[in-house]
Amino acid sequence: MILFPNAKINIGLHILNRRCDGYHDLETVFYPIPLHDALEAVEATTLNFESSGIVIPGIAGDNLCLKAYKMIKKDFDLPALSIHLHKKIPIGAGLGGGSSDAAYFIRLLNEKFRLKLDTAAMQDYARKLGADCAFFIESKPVFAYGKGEEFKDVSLDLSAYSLVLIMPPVFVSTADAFRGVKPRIPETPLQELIKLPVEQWKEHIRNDFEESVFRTYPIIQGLKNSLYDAGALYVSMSGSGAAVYGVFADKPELPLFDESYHVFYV
Ligand SMILES: C[C@@](CO)(OP(=O)(O)O)[C@H](O)COP(=O)(O)OP(=O)(O)OC[C@H]1O[C@@H](n2ccc(N)nc2=O)[C@H](O)[C@@H]1O
Ligand SMILES: Nc1ncnc2c1ncn2[C@@H]1O[C@H](COP(=O)(O)OP(=O)(O)O)[C@@H](O)[C@H]1O
Repeated sequence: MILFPNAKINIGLHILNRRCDGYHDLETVFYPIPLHDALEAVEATTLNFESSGIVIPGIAGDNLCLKAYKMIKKDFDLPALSIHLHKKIPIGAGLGGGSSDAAYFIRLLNEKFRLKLDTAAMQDYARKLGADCAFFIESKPVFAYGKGEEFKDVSLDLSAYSLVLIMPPVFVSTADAFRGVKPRIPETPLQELIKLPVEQWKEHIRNDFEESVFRTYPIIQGLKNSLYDAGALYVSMSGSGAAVYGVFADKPELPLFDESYHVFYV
């Protein structure tokens, strides 16, 4: 069986406070985008994991797909699998690629072995693997709160716009990015701001990671500026970075980026 885990962008991100468990309460809108990895599993005599495409930092044994398999195997009688992940979603990007792979692996196991897990049960498993992992069980636009693993429906459809996503040659660690931010309660909750027309987002919707991440990596700020120069209605870094997206009324004429930048029209 083969599934195609998708990426997400964050539209607005407020970091509200630091919790006793070291995590942060936040509010954000997760919006799925059609940029995908490919994840395949077939029955085998021994458990095996390999990947192709973008090189994943760290050791293969720590891959979130294997963590998902081992977690579900504690509760269900699963056979050994040969797992192949083709990686296209940039890493250290704020696009949730690793979390998406893990969530889709839970979905794959559920479907392939008829585990009869409903959405809520799969989300409970996913939450154990990462704060934004549960989002990818349904992968529909949501307002997320708590650690980023509690959801409310949000009515948001950007299909009339042209979305451009650019990954600069920088890797931002999510844990490091949190260390750079001073939490604060916003004047207006994101759940209200997201109802504004896209043309007004520039003035009102912010990502709290940008200030400190831009200070450390000024090229991300430069990238944001160049998308506004190209006529974007709204530009933001996604999550803790480093990817930046622009929302345009029509497909834009972009400046030429160095080949170390990866540009996706999504
Ligand atoms: C903060 C977001 C916003 O989208 O960043 P991105 O990963 O997308 O950039 C995500 O929710 C991240 O989700 P995820 O990447 O699954 O986070 P985890 O693996 O659970 O946590 C990585 C590290 O980030 C910090 N962390 C994460 C989430 C949170 N609400 N508070 C935190 O302080 C913790 O230091 C944790 O050790
Ligand atoms: N399947 C996976 N894909 C990408 N990264 C993974 C995966 N499994 C584990 N990781 C680890 O997760 C980290 C980045 O995760 P990712 O979700 O891509 O980050 P971000 O959401 O910030 O872009 C990397 O350090 C990587 O080693």
